[in-house]
Amino acid sequence: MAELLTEDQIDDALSHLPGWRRDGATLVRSAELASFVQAIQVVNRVAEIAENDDHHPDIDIRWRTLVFHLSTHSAGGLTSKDVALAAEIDTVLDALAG
Ligand SMILES: C[C@H](O)[C@H](O)[C@H]1CNC2=NC(N)=NC(=O)C2=N1
Repeated sequence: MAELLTEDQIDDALSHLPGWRRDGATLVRSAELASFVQAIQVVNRVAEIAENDDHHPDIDIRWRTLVFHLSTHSAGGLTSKDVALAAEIDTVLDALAG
């Protein structure tokens, strides 16, 4: 099972993840896409990644704005899995923004 990150490790990870903030035991990022359809495309891509990694985000969908909350429920907080998933979500969002 993934180990909980220390406060220093969380701060270091956030310094490499602009766009993400910490809310207690979760990493949070919101993103506004060009349309609702594009937002759902992002959700579908992230769903594939989550299934591959067996690590799943909470996703709030409001028209074309998505809010992702990442936490490792089994560990009760933030682990390297959340940091890795945050970076993968960034890659999906960057691909659509380009
Ligand atoms: C059995 C399986 O590995 C677990 O249920 C996984 C699935 N996806 C998960 N996702 C998240 N975010 N936290 C978990 O603890 C978790 N556990």
